[in-house]
Amino acid sequence: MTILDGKKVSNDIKNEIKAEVDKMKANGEKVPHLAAVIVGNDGASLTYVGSKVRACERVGFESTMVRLSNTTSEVELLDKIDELNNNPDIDGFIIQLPLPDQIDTQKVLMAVHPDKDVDGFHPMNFGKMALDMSTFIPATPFGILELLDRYNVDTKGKHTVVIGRSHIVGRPMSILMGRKGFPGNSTVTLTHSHTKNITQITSQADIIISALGVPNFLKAEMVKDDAVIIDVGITRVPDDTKERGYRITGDVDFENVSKKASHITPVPGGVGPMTIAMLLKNTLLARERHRKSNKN
Ligand SMILES: Nc1nc(=O)c2c([nH]1)NC[C@@H]1CN(c3ccc(C(=O)N[C@@H](CCC(=O)O)C(=O)O)cc3)C=[N+]21
Repeated sequence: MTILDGKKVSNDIKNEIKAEVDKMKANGEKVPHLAAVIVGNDGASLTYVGSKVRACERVGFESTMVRLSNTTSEVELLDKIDELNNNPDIDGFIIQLPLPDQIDTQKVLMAVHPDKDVDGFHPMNFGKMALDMSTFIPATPFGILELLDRYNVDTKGKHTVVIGRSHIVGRPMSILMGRKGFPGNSTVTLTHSHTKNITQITSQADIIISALGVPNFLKAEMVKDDAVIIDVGITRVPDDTKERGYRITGDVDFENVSKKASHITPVPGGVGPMTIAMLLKNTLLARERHRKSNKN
């Protein structure tokens, strides 16, 4: 059994990115600049955005965190997005999700200029992804592809079962695994809350990608021998033995499923760190594209 070590691979990727940034600096070029907008005080969201800002520092990117109050109106957020779209110093930015109820998420994501949409959430970029055109691939799915690639996991002709159809993980993952090329060329089944007899489906899977957010959902009985297991779940569960009062748990019953799996991602230390590394990769790509188009 092989652990797909997202922590290690994400560090490798960050070192590769840092080497690129060092070259930019040596050439007197502008370094990539990522901005992250966070609306409200959700603890998990603040933690993630904090990790993104730290990751930027680590690779030598500029970063800007924009904090808006929980009562921010949709218009105020759209104004902020307009400002970021028009700021030539910002190469890419993200709007951390989820947003408060008074704000229409889809409308907001459509306001981000596609060239700065390093999350790959704009319909233009999502469409390009589905059509195999060059674009920003959403960071979590991109990270999973990169992990499969770096561990040489064979995906061609395999049956991939994706659990969960969210716009940021399950849906794009189902498209990417079925695309031509590597990692891809899988036969994909996308399962969700209306799927009947899910065990019958997961039991046939060569690769399972679970993005549900239900701790211990995927049990050993649902998995065939030598399956590849990718756990995207990150649920905080209260834990008094931990200094911060909680631990994070994936969708997979790791202890038992790992005994049957050929490859498996841990939580923490699997897909989560990869997400951050690929956001940096997308920001680097955005900078390179802007340099080519603006010559600055
Ligand atoms: N616009 C937007 N883009 C996102 O990419 C986005 C988002 N909104 N909203 C929330 C989800 C979630 N997400 C994670 C990123 C890193 C970890 C991560 O680093 N996890 C660590 C542990 C983190 C901890 O200890 O809490 C790990 O799994 O090892 C997890 C989850 C990005 N998301």
